[in-house]
Amino acid sequence: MKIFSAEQMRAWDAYTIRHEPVLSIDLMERAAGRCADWLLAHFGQETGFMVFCGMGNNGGDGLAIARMLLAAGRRAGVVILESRRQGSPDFLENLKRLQAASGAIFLLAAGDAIPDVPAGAVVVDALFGTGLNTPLSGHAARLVEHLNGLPNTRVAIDLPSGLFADRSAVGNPVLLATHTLTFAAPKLGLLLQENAPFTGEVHILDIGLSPAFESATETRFQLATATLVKSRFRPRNRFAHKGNFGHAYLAAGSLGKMGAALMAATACLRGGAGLLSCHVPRCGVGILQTALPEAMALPDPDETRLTTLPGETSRYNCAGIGPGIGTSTQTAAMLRSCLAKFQVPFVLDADALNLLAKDESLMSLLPAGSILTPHPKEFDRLFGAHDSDFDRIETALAAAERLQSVVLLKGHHTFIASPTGSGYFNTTGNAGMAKGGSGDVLTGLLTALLAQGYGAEDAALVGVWLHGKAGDLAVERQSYESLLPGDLVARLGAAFRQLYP
Ligand SMILES: NC(=O)C1=CN([C@@H]2O[C@H](COP(=O)(O)OP(=O)(O)OC[C@H]3O[C@@H](n4cnc5c(N)ncnc54)[C@H](OP(=O)(O)O)[C@@H]3O)[C@@H](O)[C@H]2O)[C@@H](O)CC1
Ligand SMILES: [K+]
Repeated sequence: MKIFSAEQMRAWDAYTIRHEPVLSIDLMERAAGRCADWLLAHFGQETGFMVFCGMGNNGGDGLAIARMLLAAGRRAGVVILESRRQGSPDFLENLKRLQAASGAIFLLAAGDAIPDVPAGAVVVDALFGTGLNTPLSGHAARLVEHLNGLPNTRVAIDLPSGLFADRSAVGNPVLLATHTLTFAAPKLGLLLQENAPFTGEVHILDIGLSPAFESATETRFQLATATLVKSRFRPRNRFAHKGNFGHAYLAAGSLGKMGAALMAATACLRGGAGLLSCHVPRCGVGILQTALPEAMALPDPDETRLTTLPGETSRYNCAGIGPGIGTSTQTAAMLRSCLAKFQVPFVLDADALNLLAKDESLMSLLPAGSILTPHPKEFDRLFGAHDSDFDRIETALAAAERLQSVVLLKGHHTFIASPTGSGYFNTTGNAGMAKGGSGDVLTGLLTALLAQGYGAEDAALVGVWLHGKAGDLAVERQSYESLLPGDLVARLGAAFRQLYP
């Protein structure tokens, strides 16, 4: 699913009006109708609503929604935040229609006291949408901050007011929505980690905008939906043998961190690698061979950490390095010889990324077609400090192109920067997965997909989706609190099945 900018949304809106054809006011009626239906379906008969409207088209939506809620027999009050200018034409038309339907309207000018919101009423935020051009200030900012302080549920129309579709709003006043009902397509601002506190649950409402425009319009960013991921998934040939699924090399673990190695190794085998050789320090050999007899062990000469590359490197067709390896100088040297000797795609995670951050010259050794999987802190260590996630995704795309590799920025919606210049946001996963070990499982899974011959972009899309889906399936039997990375591995099979044709 494509992610549209505010400008593309305006063009899509205008194209639909011209070509359907439909009057702009009727398109607004359709959009408001979808929101009203959603609100009526989600909140019981006893729930009242307070709709806060600006004077642009977002406010026009709000007025139409209020009229529809009243027509459905619900209690709905309307507060209009006065602006310097006259309202937009569709706002003014909806104002007339609401007045004709005897809706109660309160005009809020600068300096006025904000009307009380009844306990239990749902706040509908139709103040500003994609037309916001500067950070909120003055009485608009005060209103948003006041609404944020109330215990009421808040539903934002199109965007939480104060949020920009395409640039950062860090530090600005923004409405904290419980739900966001956004029109037709996701907006970039709704997907970035920094905005997760503001968007609440995001729901994309189909308002019947032109499908022709949608398919003809190029976008830089896409959502990695199940449909997209299925198109990249490669079902197995029934007559295949283990040699068809690659031989993965996994360097993981150190004294006290053998759990990370085990989680990655198990995920690698559950992810479908034909063979797995796991390079571990001596102290980890017994642990690995006992807990995961399916994996072969490559014991390092050192007891507690990885120091020396195994002699034979030609038998592996991909390498995963990082989980639990630490950042000692011996391990850094081992990583350097790995990068220099293995001519295969790599998955680098955790301490391997920290080692890369400490020594920039390692980055130039990275073979094309590899995958880096930093979380935001590791990302900033690698690529420098960033003020916002909008900046991070630009850096990720530039780095992906420079390295001809995938840069995967972990987060609420993990971002996959492809060397082709495309950016994808993952759609699976949940807060229960925020636990040590989750990343090790992803490393193992991505390594498995590279072993099976997936290119880096497809491996990242399929791997990140499966990882999140396994988490979503696991949480049905657990809770967000109790979920363990091992539960993700246990549900990987069920997640794979969802991709079967
Ligand atoms: N796309 C679609 O298909 C459809 C889109 N629809 C809806 O249209 C919405 C976009 O509407 P929009 O373009 O009228 O902009 P909107 O968000 O209402 O804001 C503009 C108003 O805010 C004001 N304003 C701006 N910044 C400000 C600030 N910092 N502080 C204070 N004021 C500020 C600005 O004033 P001005 O800058 O002109 O003085 C103007 O009055 C979109 O989000 C969706 O809800 C649906 O109806 C149908 C289908
Ligand atoms: K809004």
